[in-house]
Amino acid sequence: MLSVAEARSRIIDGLRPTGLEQVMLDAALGRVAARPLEARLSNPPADISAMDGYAVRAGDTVPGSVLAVVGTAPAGHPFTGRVDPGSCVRLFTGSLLPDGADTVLIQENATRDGDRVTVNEAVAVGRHIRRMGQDFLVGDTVVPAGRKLGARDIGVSAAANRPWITCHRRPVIAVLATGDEIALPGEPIPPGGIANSNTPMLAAAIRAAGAEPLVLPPARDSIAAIAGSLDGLRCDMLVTIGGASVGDYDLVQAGLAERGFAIDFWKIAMRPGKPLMHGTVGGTPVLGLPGNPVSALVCAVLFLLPAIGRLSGDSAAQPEIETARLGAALPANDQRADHLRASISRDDAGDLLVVPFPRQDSGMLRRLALSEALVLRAPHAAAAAAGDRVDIIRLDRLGL
Ligand SMILES: Nc1nc2c(c(=O)[nH]1)N[C@H]1C(S)=C(S)[C@@H](COP(=O)(O)OP(=O)(O)OC[C@H]3O[C@@H](n4cnc5c(N)ncnc54)[C@H](O)[C@@H]3O)O[C@H]1N2
Ligand code: MOO
Repeated sequence: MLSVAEARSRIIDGLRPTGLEQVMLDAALGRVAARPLEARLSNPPADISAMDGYAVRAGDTVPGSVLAVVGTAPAGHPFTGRVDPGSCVRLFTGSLLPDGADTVLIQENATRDGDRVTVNEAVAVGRHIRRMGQDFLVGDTVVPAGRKLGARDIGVSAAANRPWITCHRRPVIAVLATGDEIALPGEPIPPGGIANSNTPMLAAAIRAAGAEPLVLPPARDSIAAIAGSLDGLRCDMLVTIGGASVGDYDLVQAGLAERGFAIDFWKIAMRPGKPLMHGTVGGTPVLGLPGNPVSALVCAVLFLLPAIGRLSGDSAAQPEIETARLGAALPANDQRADHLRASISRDDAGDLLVVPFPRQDSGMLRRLALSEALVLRAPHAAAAAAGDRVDIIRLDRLGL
C-alpha cells in the first residue's frame, strides 16, 4: 500500500494552478498572489518626520539658541519654502521634511514662545527622519508570487499603491456525498438514517482553504445515481465521500467508471482513511474520501488542503508539522501511519503537551471537534513513553 507521502505527491503532482484574475484588496484575504507585486509608490513616498517637533538644520541646534518659526507643515500639507539658517518649521509625525532642513528637533526638547523656539538639546543630522523608500522603493517586490495573502500583505499592497492583485482563480471543489442513509441535517431522520455531517464539514474546510465548494445533491447508493451526478459537472476537483470501501454498496468507483474513471490509486497505509481513492474522470481530478467523518476530515487535512493549495498556486501548501511532548504513553504502531486525535496544553516549562484521546473511533465527531491536534505515528513506530517528542499537525492553526 502507498504511504501518505507518496499518495500526497501523486495527488499534487497531477494538479496545475487555476487561471488568473484581478482581485481587489478588500476581497484578497486568503487568495494567492499569482505574480510578484511590484510597488508603484515608494514607502515612505518622501522624507518624512517620525516625530512631532520642528524641522531644523542640525548646525543650528546649539542648546540655548533661538530659531524663528517660519511655517507650519501638518501631515499632508507640505511647506513650500526653505528652512534657512536660524529658522525652523513646525511639523508633525508624517509631515514632509521641508527643503533646507536636515533633522528634526522633537518638541520635548524645544521651548516655544510665539514665533520663536529655543533649542534645549543638540540634534545630529538625520534624527527622526524616515527616509524616502527606506521600507521599499518603486519597482520593489512587496508580495512574492505564490503567497497566500494575509492582512499584512493587503496592507503593504495598499502602501505600494496597488489596489488590485493578480491571483489564481479560487478552485471550485465539487463535493458529492453518497449513501442511502444520508439525510439533510434539520430534516426528519428516517430509521437507519444519519445526518449528513461530512458535506457541511468539508465545504467549510474547502472554504477555509480558500477554495469554493460546489455542493452536489447527495447520491443514492446506486451506480446510475453516482454516474448521473457527474453529468454537466464543471469543477477543478471532485471530492466524493463514502462508498469507498469494500462493501456491496460501496459503489463510488463503479459509478465513476460509468463515466470513464481512470484510477490512480485506492487504499493507502494510513489510519483513519485507508480506503482513500484517487484518479481522474474526464480530465477532472477525483479524490475519494472515506465516509467515516473523522477519516474524511483527516484525509482532507492531509490531501485535500494541499491539493487546494496547489490548485490555488500556494507555494506553501503542505500541512505544517510541529513537535510536542506526549502527555501519555502510546503502544507500538502497526503498518499504517496513524493520526491520533489529541488535546493540547502547556506543561510547567511552557512546552506543548499533547494527550491523544483514549478512544480513536473514526465516527467520533465530537472528539474530533474538541481535538486541537493530530499526533502523527509513523508505520511501525515503537512504543512511546509520556514525555517523548512526537510530530503533530495543529488543527486549530488550520482554522478547521
Ligand atoms: N470489511 C471491511 N470493511 C471496512 C473496511 C475494510 O477495509 N474492510 N474499511 C473500513 C474503513 S477503514 C473505513 S474508513 C470505512 C470507509 O467506508 P466507506 O468510504 O465505504 O464509507 P461508507 O461505508 O459509505 O460510510 C462509513 C460510515 O460513515 C457514515 N457516513 C458516510 N457518509 C456520511 C456523511 N456524508 N455524513 C455522515 N456520515 C456519513 C456512514 O453512514 C457509515 O457509518 O469502511 C470500513 N469498512
Ligand atoms: O481508515 Mo478508516 O478511515 O479507519 O476509519
